[in-house]
Amino acid sequence: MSFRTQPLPPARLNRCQLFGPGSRESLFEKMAKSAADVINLDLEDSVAPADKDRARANIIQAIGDIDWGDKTLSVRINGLDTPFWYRDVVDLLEQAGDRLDQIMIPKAGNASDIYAVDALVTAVERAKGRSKRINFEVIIESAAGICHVEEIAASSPRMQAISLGAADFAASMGMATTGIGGTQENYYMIREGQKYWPDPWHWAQTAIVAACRAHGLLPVDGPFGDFSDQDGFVAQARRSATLGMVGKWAIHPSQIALANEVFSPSEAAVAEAREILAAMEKAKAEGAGATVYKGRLVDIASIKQAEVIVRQAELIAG
Ligand SMILES: CC(=O)SCCNC(=O)CCNC(=O)[C@H](O)C(C)(C)COP(=O)(O)OP(=O)(O)OC[C@H]1O[C@@H](n2cnc3c(N)ncnc32)[C@H](O)[C@@H]1OP(=O)(O)O
Ligand SMILES: O=CC(=O)O
Ligand SMILES: [Mg+2]
Repeated sequence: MSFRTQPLPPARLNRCQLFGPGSRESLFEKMAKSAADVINLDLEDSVAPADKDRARANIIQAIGDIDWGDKTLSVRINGLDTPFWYRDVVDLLEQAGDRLDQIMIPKAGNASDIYAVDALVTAVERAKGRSKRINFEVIIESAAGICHVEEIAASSPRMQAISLGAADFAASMGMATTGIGGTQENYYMIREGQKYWPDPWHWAQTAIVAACRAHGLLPVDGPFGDFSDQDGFVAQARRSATLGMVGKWAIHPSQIALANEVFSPSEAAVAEAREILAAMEKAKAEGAGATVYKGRLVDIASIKQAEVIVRQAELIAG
């Protein structure tokens, strides 16, 4: 273990991030009333180029007008390879109210991309006297982004979260699929005549989890496009949770409850985690570093594993 202790991520819920196009303002109230922990109002790929100005104005208005409750409120700006992004940042920071919590930066390729947005955000915050610091979340969704994920995670004190964007990631990597997340029909192994479908997103997810954990950020799984496939969504979300991700996007309201369920530890899991902590307290009192719980080894590392689950349960309980 390095002498530097691993930083904890922001202590807030991020089980589900609900997206909605900035050009469909009729969705905003429904988004605010939803059970999602994070709202992502989109200026990027769900908004046609001709609608960018209108979507920006809608979002600025809605940030002030709508009661967003205790949700984390985020706006996805356009990518740095477009002519739109600087206007997104300037108008949002000059005109939107203090309720805005985060800016989501898509298609980040390296730390300099985040530096550029940070410089602009910092200048506008100072010029307008905005006292609440805007945080950043970033989407890794390109070959460059995954190659530089660690430097991106470390790029700014504003950084709070990183998501995997499966659609753009697949395109950038030249993957032979038009599916957004989930099992890919042609990505299979064969053993004794039986097909088995491994997870093509696994390595990118683990790279994001490692970068986030090393720098105290929240790792998040991105979109699952086929919102009619609830079992597929749940399977993808469960794999992500098992790998250490804290939540998943919803691109349709039908996915919100599924994400909340997967990324909330069950009562049984919390009870077991508490029992492990109690067993280790007893072991410690007896001078032991390891003991047996339900026929299996638990030791000092088990305390940290159990604490992950208990911490999440406590966040949910408020
Ligand atoms: C690859 C990426 O970048 S993903 C991120 C960017 N993409 C997005 O933001 C897309 C977000 N999702 C959407 O735009 C829409 O959900 C669509 C286009 C997929 C489907 O829209 P619809 O055809 O209207 O969906 P549908 O008819 O099933 O909607 C059912 C209800 O949910 C509402 N609804 C649909 N989408 C949303 C949403 N994102 N948030 C809140 N409510 C929603 C509808 O208004 C409708 O409400 P009603 O029952 O009161 O009439
Ligand atoms: O922006 C998200 C993606 O999957 O692409
Ligand atoms: Mg994308």
